[in-house]
Amino acid sequence: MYQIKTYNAIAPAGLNTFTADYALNQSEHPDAYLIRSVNLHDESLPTSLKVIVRAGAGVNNVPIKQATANGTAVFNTPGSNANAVKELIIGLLIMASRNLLAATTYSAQHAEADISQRTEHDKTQFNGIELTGKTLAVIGLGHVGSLVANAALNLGMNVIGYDPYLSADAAWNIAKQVQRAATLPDAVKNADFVTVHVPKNADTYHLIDEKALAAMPAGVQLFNYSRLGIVDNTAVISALTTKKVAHYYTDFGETQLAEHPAVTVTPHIGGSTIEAEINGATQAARTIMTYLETGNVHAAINLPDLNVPFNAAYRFTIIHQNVPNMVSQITAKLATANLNIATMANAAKNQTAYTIIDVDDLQQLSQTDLITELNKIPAVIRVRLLKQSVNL
Ligand SMILES: NC(=O)C1=CN([C@@H]2O[C@H](COP(=O)(O)OP(=O)(O)OC[C@H]3O[C@@H](n4cnc5c(N)ncnc54)[C@H](O)[C@@H]3O)[C@@H](O)[C@H]2O)C=CC1
Ligand SMILES: O=C(O)C(=O)COP(=O)(O)O
Repeated sequence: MYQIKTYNAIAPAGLNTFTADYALNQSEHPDAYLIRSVNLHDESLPTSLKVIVRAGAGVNNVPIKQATANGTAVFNTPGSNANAVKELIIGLLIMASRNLLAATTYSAQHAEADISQRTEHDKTQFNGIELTGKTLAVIGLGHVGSLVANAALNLGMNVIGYDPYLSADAAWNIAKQVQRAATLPDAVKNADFVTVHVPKNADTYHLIDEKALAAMPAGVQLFNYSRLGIVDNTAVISALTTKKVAHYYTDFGETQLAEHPAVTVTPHIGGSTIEAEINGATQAARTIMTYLETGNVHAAINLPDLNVPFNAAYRFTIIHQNVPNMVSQITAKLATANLNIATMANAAKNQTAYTIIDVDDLQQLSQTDLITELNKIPAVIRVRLLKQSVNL
């Protein structure tokens, strides 16, 4: 029985994806964590933990280095909540352009019976603009940014995208009418609206800082539905004071933003739709089952892709440091145990490498002894021995 520990609200429909071989929240020694936004940075990861899957996009809440050192694979569920964020951004753009917040607040404050008289007089103060023909800068054109860019085009907006690390796959999803800027200042210089959809990491900390704000036209409206820290909130408050920025919308509140009249804070609801939560949880459960049962890896954060059909009786999966001479040391151990290798694959990502070796017969050797032997190789981080579940 595989043991799963869940954190946060995980959609039951996703949890139901687990087969009868999986138990939820029943063990102190989990094989897998299925999480959303819980901050794992202050926790130590148990040695039993083979995989963490973040149902959603951002993995800044996961201690990736610590997980890798523990031999724990880390995945997210790319794109599972991108449509939810896109729809929210489009909603906010409409809210921003039509003064909806001020207009509905007015109506709530003037609920008296003869309001119809005043309405026709007062409504002029809520005159809006139309999105058609306005310019939107989209910073980060991944799963969320590409959907936002395409939807904004469909509303008749001019869309300028900026993403120096755009993957070839992501590029396929972006309509050709989205103009590509070579630099951040170029992207934002004519923008009526700027929306940021990048991961939080050392490079994106304060990506939108005083300098980036200075490059925007006066009166720009800014959206941060990525993470706290990607926008320098102190710089934004100053820019709001000088009216350089007309309004700031964000999913990530903090004290200095509270009650500022030109700031609208939503409580981290970008991915909070029934559909996105089901998508993320289902994708996460599948990722956990694939990794635990086959060791195959697709799009992990800290391991290379390695996908080998599991047709043999047994499989060794070995996470190790990306240093010379590892494969020969591993195969030497198997040769000493008189094991014949059916299939072998190896790949590396940054400092970490991953080897899969399939064998048809363990020669009645003790599984624990085999794992112990492989673990003796310096630079080996984690060894697993998987058994084919289907009778061959
Ligand atoms: N508010 C919410 O509830 C949600 C927030 N998010 C946040 O949005 C982020 C983006 O989500 P996805 O689009 O799904 O991720 P993604 O990984 O598909 O796309 C991120 C894009 O940002 C680009 N990028 C990275 N560094 C950049 C830089 N310095 N300048 C410009 N572009 C850069 C990457 O090349 C990539 O194309 C997540 O990492 C997460 O922090 C995502 C989903 C929900
Ligand atoms: O997917 C993301 O990066 C999000 O920010 C969504 O977070 P959540 O799963 O709603 O806590």
